[in-house]
Amino acid sequence: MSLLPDINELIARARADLRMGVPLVLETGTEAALAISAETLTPERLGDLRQIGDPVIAITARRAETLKARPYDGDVARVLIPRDTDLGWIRSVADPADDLITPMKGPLNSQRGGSAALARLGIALAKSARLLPAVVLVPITEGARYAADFGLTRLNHALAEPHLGERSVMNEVVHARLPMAASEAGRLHIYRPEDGGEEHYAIEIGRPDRSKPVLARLHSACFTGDVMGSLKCDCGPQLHAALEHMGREGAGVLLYLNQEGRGIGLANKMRAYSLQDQGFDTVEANHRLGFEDDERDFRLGADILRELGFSSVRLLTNNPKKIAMMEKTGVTVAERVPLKVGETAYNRHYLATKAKKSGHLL
Ligand SMILES: Nc1nc2c(ncn2[C@@H]2O[C@H](COP(=O)(O)OP(=O)(O)OP(=O)(O)O)[C@@H](O)[C@H]2O)c(=O)[nH]1
Ligand SMILES: [Zn+2]
Repeated sequence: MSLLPDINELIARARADLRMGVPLVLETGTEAALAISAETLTPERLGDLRQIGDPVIAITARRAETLKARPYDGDVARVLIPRDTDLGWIRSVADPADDLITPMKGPLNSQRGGSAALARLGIALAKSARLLPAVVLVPITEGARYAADFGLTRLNHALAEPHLGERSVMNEVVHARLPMAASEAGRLHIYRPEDGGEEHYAIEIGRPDRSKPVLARLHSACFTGDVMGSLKCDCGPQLHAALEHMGREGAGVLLYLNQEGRGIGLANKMRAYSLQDQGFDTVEANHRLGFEDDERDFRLGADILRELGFSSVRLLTNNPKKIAMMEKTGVTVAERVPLKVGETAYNRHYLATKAKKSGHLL
């Protein structure tokens, strides 16, 4: 019956539920749990979860490292929530904002044994919902009954897990002429993924020859830099310099990928900025929040380029990972074109950290 939502549609629903603080029913073949994002959990729902069983908060090993909690599950830790704690305690495990003021939340005890599959699934969903990677879970016995009685989204681990690591098929929705300051011969294409995720944009300049390497830029969204003219990064100047370069040559393609904050979303990026104000660098801040340094998937850039008919690029970048990922996904990088613009007194340390820790070329 095609009217039933498929697994991608259920995942999209689950993302929206987590953002709204609605519980999910997560299941493997043998166990089930209710899962709520630690960020959007309310005191009422925490109270109700406690009526059902003893909840744990699942965090990433990155966050666990900062909190000195044992990640018995490798990349994930399931931290026991003591009975006498309130929502503030749960939030402070999830959110590093007050780490320096109240460094001791523990000792934190992590759950050992049993499967961490549902914890891992919950965290992956929270990341894809651009929330803090922390989820409160309570075991239940009858997943189907909870889902039916309360109208909750029910996700099976074995079905959902492969889709969370995969990038979705992307379809062009529309394209139209867009005269710009950098070039009057602009054209904007909108791509919409089938998994209900973010749309991405391709700005084509001129009519690039598909049989030759095209001057290309994979630009990740940066609201603060691109729109507000933030001095903390080099994104705005890079965006404009790339477009101007393409305008001068009369041909090029710029992909504007909605992977704000290296894939963690704007709210989490601002949390990272607040940590940077406390003295942590851009990489340390991501780790304290529980993220990897870079959560982006550049393969989708290669997918869009191929959709547009390009198989070879002259890539404007200083990031070797973008080059490696393009090549791995079957788009040849015929040349790397450096893009060094926009250094300020505010971003000098940020750029130096990217060079030192993330392998960016100077
Ligand atoms: N998490 C986090 N993201 C940041 C920070 N500063 C900038 N960003 C994001 O980093 C991304 C910048 O990406 P790109 O312009 O593709 O830069 P890049 O990976 O350094 O590669 P090239 O510019 O091609 O050399 C954007 O998504 C920004 O929003 C930060 O301090 N923390
Ligand atoms: Zn930026």
